[in-house]
Amino acid sequence: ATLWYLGKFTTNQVFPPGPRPLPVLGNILDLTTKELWLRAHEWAKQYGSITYVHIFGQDVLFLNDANMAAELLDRRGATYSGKPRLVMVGEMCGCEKMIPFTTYNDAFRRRRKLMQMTLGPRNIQNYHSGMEAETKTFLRSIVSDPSNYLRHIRRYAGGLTLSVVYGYKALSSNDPYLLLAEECMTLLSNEMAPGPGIWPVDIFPILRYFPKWLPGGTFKVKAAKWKQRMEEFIEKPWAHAKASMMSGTILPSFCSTFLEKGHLPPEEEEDVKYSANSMYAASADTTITTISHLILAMMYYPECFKKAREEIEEVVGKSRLPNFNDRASLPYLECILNETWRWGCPVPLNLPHLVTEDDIFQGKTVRKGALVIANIWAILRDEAIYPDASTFRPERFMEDISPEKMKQRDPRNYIFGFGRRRCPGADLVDSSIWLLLATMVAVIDISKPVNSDGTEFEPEIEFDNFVFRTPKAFQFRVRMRSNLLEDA
Ligand code: HEM
Repeated sequence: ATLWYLGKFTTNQVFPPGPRPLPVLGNILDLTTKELWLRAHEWAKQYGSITYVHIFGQDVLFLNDANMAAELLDRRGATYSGKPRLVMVGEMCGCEKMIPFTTYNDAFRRRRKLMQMTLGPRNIQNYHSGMEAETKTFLRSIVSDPSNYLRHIRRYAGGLTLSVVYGYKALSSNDPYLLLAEECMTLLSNEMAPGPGIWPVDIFPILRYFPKWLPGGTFKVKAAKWKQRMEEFIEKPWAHAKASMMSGTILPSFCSTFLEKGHLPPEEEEDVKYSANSMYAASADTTITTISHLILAMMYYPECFKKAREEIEEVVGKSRLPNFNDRASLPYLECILNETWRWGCPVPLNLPHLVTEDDIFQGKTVRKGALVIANIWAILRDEAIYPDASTFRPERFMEDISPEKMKQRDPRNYIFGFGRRRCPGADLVDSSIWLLLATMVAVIDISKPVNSDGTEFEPEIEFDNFVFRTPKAFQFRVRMRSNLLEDA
């Protein structure tokens, strides 16, 4: 192993700059399991647009500015769109066909096409009524039972995706498909892929063939148990979609678009089934994180939300809820959404891409097999694009700057990832979150929590997820300000 390691680093290759590694271990001690994006941002300030680290010889590149991410992940996308092999999570626990874990091959390309076809901007209006229904259910629940707000957000995110993807309407938080998804997503985030999600078997795949009774072999027992649940997560909602197509009860959705063609050839059936499951899986944590950011922003910046409410009252009035036809007439609300996407930054270090061919960039070596991480956090706090970047300031999106600069400021260029792997749910979620924000601003107030003596206190906000910037459950106060949801 030592010879192999030395071989990797005794060439004339010139790597981009980065923190000094230890022999063999590399930069493992430079990583943190909490808010790694803060450390990566420090590196960005020190090393510039690209930072190189390695962990046990695995090259990792952090791309710290928008131009660098566009150059490598968009323009050189043919080489920068692969995915690492994940033996434990992918092969042993049954997640290898989930699109975020799938490498860049023919099946991947076919499945992306299916998703883009049904989730593109022209199809989003098919899902508007589902979004309206889920928004109202969510707001009624959060007001009546705020301490369980995370549960209500999960119900919102899962319910919306079940209807958009599988054409199925969940009737309560105890819906079996919602519960199954929640269990599997918790397994995936907390058990299978905790922290960086790397298991010893990912580094030494031979361990997979060692007997499970050997010391350390319990991962095989766990993997077999988890795989069974993940298979149910893939198969059960799909079987239900097929049955409801036969009985004519399926709602217009991703699955119905394909099932209404009749019998699907096996390859297409697999494509639809795995694309559906991937969307269901990929939408959960991201949506939960974003809605938590909306609540935090409303709590910390009441003056901005007051302005947005006044805009809604002027344009929409007080006798109905805002709807999608109002969107173009609510420019300040749009600025709030932009700023919440930017300030919240739901997936700060994107999902890793893998380089599939050796490359040279600005005279520096990028080796085949390197992991490339877009440092979205650093981009969204880049003073050259967002002056006074640490402040929550929706007005930055109304400034009198050139159209090119304003286009560059749009956080949607970054928060949904890049190039051939950019999030296929971006248009869908930008609409659903807009409606949720507009309705929240119109009907509820959110403020800081109070002690038993009625004095406000600062809630504790902690981010401990390795991938998503999800705040742990926090306290806040919520109040219904309107009766528009009563008979809606
Ligand atoms: C708040 C909401 C969301 C955010 C911030 C978000 C963000 C992201 C990001 C950063 C990626 C990685 C892109 C890359 O590798 O360059 C991604 C991938 C993905 N997202 Fe989203 N997402 C959201 C919601 C959704 C929804 C609602 C769906 C489906 C309905 C979805 C489906 C996917 C899928 C399938 C992938 C994998 C794409 C691939 O690897 O090719 N996402 N998302």
